[in-house]
Amino acid sequence: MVLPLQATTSTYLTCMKDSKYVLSEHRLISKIGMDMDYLAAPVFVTLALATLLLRLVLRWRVGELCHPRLPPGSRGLPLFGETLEFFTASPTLELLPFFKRRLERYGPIFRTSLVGEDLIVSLDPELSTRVLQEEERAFQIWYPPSFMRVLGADSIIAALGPLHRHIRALMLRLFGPESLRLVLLPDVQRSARAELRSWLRLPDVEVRAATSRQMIFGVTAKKLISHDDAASEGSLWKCFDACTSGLLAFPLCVPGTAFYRCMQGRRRVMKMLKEQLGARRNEPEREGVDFFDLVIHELDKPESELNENMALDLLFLMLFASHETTSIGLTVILKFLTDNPKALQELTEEHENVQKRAGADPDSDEITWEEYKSMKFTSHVIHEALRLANIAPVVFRKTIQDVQINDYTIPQGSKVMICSSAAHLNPKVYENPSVFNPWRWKDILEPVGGSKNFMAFGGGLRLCVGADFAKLQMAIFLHCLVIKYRWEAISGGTMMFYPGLRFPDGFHIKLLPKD
Ligand code: HEM
Repeated sequence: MVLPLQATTSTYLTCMKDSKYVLSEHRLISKIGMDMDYLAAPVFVTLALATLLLRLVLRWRVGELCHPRLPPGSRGLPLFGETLEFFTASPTLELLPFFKRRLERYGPIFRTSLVGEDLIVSLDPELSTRVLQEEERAFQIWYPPSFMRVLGADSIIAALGPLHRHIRALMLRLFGPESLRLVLLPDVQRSARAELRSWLRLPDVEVRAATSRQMIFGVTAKKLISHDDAASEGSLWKCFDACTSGLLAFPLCVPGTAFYRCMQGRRRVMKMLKEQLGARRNEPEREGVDFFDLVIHELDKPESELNENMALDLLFLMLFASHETTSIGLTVILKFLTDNPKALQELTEEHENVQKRAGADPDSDEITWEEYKSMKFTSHVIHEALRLANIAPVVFRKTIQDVQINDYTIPQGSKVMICSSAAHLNPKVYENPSVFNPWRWKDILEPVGGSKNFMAFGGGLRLCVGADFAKLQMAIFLHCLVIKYRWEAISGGTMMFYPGLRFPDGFHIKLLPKD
């Protein structure tokens, strides 16, 4: 930067000596000094600006150059990052093209920028497992601000340490093994039978909406807040339907967008829950009948760590989680079974055997816990469908210390996105990974919690609280379905990943009694 300035000065001096307007040496030097200042300022400013701009562009495109051991990657376009490509729909069961392209270019750990967040992405089963297992040691829960707006700032997602464990323990009073066996198993059977009976009258059943509305959401809403959504024409369900469509949409909150509808849905639900909480707390004497009463009892304890906002966000999340996850799982299973008669036949035989052993009346007799636990092939079908459907396609955390993985350093404070489909579609573990093959689970140990190769329900301290409930609902529904009915696919059934799984045209069937 100094050299051009020196050259300019000597040229200037030569010119000035030849000039007829020769100035005294002193005046000449001060004049040169003045003119040099005059020239140097813009040159310096231009160069400084150019350098700054170059640094900004380089930083944006390739990240901190001075940190050579960061994973490779790109931040894409200013402001947008690589968001548009991430949200591009994909119609195949294979790894999303967004991930596939980067896996080929950078390997399984890379950097990106999505919706204004710089992220380290893990498609690496080792790192993904570490992230889940080292919760609250090297990693800590973090979700993007748009998620937190939908799920609530006081949700369990934001809770840490003893408070998190306390809220989980509270939820497990409803979704733990004891309650599943004694309370939920009979409830789930009753609602599955009633739901299927009601389908017989309909010319066309859209599986996702139909299973979600009454059979799944209806049961949870009753257990949680004694809400009869059928009586209110599914108004609560509709609010959550809007929330679900907006959670993984681009978080632009202006009228007409999915995210805006999602936030409107949340506002309506929270208003309703708040009113109900106020009314219940004002009742002088109330016998505990649902989970809300349990939460209020907890709030009223003098040493309670819960406050009203946490309680409301907790109820919101549980209703939200039960609204779509299990019904999408069931829709995927029915679609796979429709396309795989051999799998349907083996599943049907398993349930007929359960029925024969019990010598029971399919219309009324209850399936016992032991019978439920004996449904091995059903469990394989469920695991295989969850592996391919990737209902929770990504999970987020942040590092709370520098983390060393392979040759990279992930600095403290980095946000990490785990993509479970990379583990679920790993050809080294699952042969022909994008093919529905429930028999493969005969040779693979089904994980009790999460595992390196199966993380549909997450893992570690944050393993899905509703996992066993969701699996129970799916198995019991399948039992009630294949014992008494058959079905014909009418239309739809195309799966799209956005990156969350959707059926854009639904999956429509006609339910028929078995011959
Ligand atoms: C097929 C159905 C379901 C799938 C695939 C699923 C998936 C997941 C996943 C991957 C996580 C971990 C998130 C993370 O680590 O950040 C999670 C957490 C959670 N799930 Fe589920 N879920 C399902 C059903 C349910 C149901 C029915 C409920 C409750 C009604 C539920 C309640 C929760 C809660 C409360 C958490 C947070 C746990 C915590 O932070 O400790 N889920 N779920």
